[in-house]
Amino acid sequence: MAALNRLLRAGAAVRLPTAAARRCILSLAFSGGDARQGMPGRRDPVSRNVQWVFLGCPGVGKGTYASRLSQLLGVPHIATGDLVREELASSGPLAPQLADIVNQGKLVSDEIIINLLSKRLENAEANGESGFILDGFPRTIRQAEILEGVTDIDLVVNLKLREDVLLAKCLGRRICGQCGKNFNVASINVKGENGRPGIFMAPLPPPAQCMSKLVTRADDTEEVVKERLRIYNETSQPVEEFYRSRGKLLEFDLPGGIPESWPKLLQVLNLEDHDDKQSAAA
Ligand SMILES: Nc1ncnc2c1ncn2[C@@H]1O[C@H](COP(=O)(O)OP(=O)(O)O)[C@@H](O)[C@H]1O
Repeated sequence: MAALNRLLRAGAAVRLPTAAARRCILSLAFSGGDARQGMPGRRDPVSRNVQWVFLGCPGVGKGTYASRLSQLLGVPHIATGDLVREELASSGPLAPQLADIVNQGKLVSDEIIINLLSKRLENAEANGESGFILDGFPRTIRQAEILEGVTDIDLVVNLKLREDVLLAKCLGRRICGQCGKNFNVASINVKGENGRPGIFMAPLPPPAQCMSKLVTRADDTEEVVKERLRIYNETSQPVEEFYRSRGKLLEFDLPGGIPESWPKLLQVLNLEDHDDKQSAAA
């Protein structure tokens, strides 16, 4: 992963690596296997360390599903939004600048985000981790090009949900200030109309021990969420096309909350058997 880091940094600070450099880095960066072979999601994902990306609008549940899959597949879940929030909480030199950007719902610069990601990958390397599920990265075409230049992403899952539901989910999101887990107090029950399916999502209530420690993200206000959705549509949606045109994009319309969506997601990823085995072993 050290080579990947060096290249991520170089790509962010200077220019994209040359094709020859990319090939060299590809062989060095990850020992997880040759991701250029086969169709995305077609190989047995448990026989190697997956290198997946989760895309989707704010509030869609990228963190929830990416985190569950990372546990199932034994790879780190790396969420750039979490890295940004950790940097903010650490009150490091970047914190004031980041707070302004995040609280307005804007994107952090590619350079800063790649530096944060590189640091996280260094830790991963030190901990002997390999493979990953990236959540919230890449979010710009430039980030996608840099990532594509340094390693092979073998599957990009694009989670989709209607915009009124996304807003309600963001406004209902609560986080335990102590354990960091995400919950949701929104009860969503939207009737289908004009050919659009209805959608039901039960609240995800916190356990008693988290109840008094719940906090709301500063960027989960109606105004800021609307701005994040606007920026997603403008800047991040082209990233979907970037991966679609490379045959790596798996579109997944969430049919409802976790109880309905999780089994269907496992099914489209050909992972139901693995989940069964894990449950049996637990
Ligand atoms: N890849 C990225 N590029 C630029 N900014 C990012 C990136 N990932 C996270 N951020 C910043 O961190 C904030 C929170 O990210 P995240 O938790 O992923 O939020 P969201 O719910 O909007 O998907 C974003 O609004 C943005 O300011």
